[in-house]
Amino acid sequence: MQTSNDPKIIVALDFPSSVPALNLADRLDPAKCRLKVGKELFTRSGPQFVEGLQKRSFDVFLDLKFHDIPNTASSAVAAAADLGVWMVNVHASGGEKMMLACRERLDTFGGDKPLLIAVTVLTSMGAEDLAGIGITNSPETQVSRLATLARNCGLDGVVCSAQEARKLKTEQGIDFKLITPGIRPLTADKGDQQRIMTPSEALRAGSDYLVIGRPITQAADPLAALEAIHAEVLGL
Ligand SMILES: O=c1ccn([C@@H]2O[C@H](COP(=O)(O)O)[C@@H](O)[C@H]2O)c(=O)[nH]1
Repeated sequence: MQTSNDPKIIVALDFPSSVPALNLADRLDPAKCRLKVGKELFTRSGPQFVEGLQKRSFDVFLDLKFHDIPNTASSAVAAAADLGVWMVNVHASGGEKMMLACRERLDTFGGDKPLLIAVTVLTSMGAEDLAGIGITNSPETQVSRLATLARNCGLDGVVCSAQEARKLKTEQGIDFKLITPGIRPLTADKGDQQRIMTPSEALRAGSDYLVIGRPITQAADPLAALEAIHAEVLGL
């Protein structure tokens, strides 16, 4: 399930249908990047689309952010494991029982199972957004709290912003994986993201994998945009 050279960039295939998504995938090299399938594309194109990417030798991060009662969430991650994806995620705010159930269910798959990752605080959210849903912690504090809960439940890592990466590597240890969206090269639009960092800053801070969507997919030349990011991070 995991390629040996461990590409750090995960391209978010946020497209309205499989046609433009495959057009881009067919120009990408699975030795240089992984691919993320999220809610829009999965809802439109489903498991067959994921299988098509895997047949092209891509590792797939199935970013469906399951958040449900333990029985439902754990059955959903089992379905993701059956599909053969490289990584799957749940919301840490689904709580301890939900994450433990997901861990337990995935462990029945033995060695070749997806990485199980918990979403902490969405990178589009800042302190005011958290206050709006009744959370008075800063994003940084809330991310640490949910990351600790996820690690205690045996999860493999978290989705967080790169702004929290340095602190989390100290708190949770080097092996706890940090998957960071909200990556913006200096010239890229921030869009709806709030907690952002450049690719090189993110890797320096301790991100294990950079999730990058629009700065690549909406670029006039997506391949050139990806190459520029590779060049930036290779210069580290
Ligand atoms: O906290 C989160 C969790 C997931 N995402 C997803 O990552 C990509 C980011 O895309 P950009 O176009 O680079 O902003 C997108 O698919 C989100 O659903 C996130 O941004 N933040």
